[in-house]
Amino acid sequence: MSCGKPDCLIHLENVWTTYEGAECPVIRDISFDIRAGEFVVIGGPNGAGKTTLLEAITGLLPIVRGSVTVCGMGVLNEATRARCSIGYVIQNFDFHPFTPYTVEEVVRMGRYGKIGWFRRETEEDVEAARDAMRTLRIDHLKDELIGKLSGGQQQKVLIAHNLAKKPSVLLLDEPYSNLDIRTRDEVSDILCRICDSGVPVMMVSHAFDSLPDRDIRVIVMQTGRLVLNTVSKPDNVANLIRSVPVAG
Ligand SMILES: Nc1ncnc2c1ncn2[C@@H]1O[C@H](COP(=O)(O)OP(=O)(O)OP(=O)(O)O)[C@@H](O)[C@H]1O
Repeated sequence: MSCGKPDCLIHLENVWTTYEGAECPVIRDISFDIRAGEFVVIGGPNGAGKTTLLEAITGLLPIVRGSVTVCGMGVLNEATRARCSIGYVIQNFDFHPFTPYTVEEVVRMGRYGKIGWFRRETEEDVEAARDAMRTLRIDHLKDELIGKLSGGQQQKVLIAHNLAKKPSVLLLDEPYSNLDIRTRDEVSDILCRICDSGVPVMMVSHAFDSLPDRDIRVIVMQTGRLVLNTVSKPDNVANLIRSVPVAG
């Protein structure tokens, strides 16, 4: 069910999710709305269910109870259309050193969901990919093989791949994990600009030193439940997350 407000782009209503073979639900009874242009940090201890929450929003996991809608589309019953509007930068990617694709090819693959099976790439697709590479300042790497790049450079390529898609919402799982401090600041500026364009950015993170200078929605997960959902200034996010008592 959609939340009905025009600027509500992500809507979770009493969501319970599990993994195939898991004995009990991994996240339980989660509800929240994310509006256009919000910057959201999802925090909480290891194993709390943060990645699982992102995967539920992308429609990668079964929803045992409740509903998830993105841009008004149910992520399970309108999966193909909903996924076209979601950018998802995964955690712990690992490219084999001999992966036979260049940076430009990987970024252009971000357009495939929009191109579909029966249409050729157009100039617009190529330009969207180039624009994403320029935004991430990786255009000078376009002919390099992806597997030969550093972890931080690969991270930027994956973000560019998702930007090329021109998503309506952008989810990122620990996007700063491979980045040096200056690159974190650069990526933070880029994410801020994406938010300014109206696209909500939701990221799981354990690093709070490079958050953009804007209001941040802070969602804290603990043992599969949402225990805090509030708005904070960036310099108070770490304190807020730390202040949540650990479940006993
Ligand atoms: N593929 C899977 N199959 C079964 N259980 C899983 C699977 N992936 C994760 N889990 C379990 O789901 C729970 C939540 O995991 P999740 O990866 O969402 O935590 P997280 O908060 O993102 O942790 P971290 O901060 O360490 O990345 C954990 O108990 C984990 O063991």
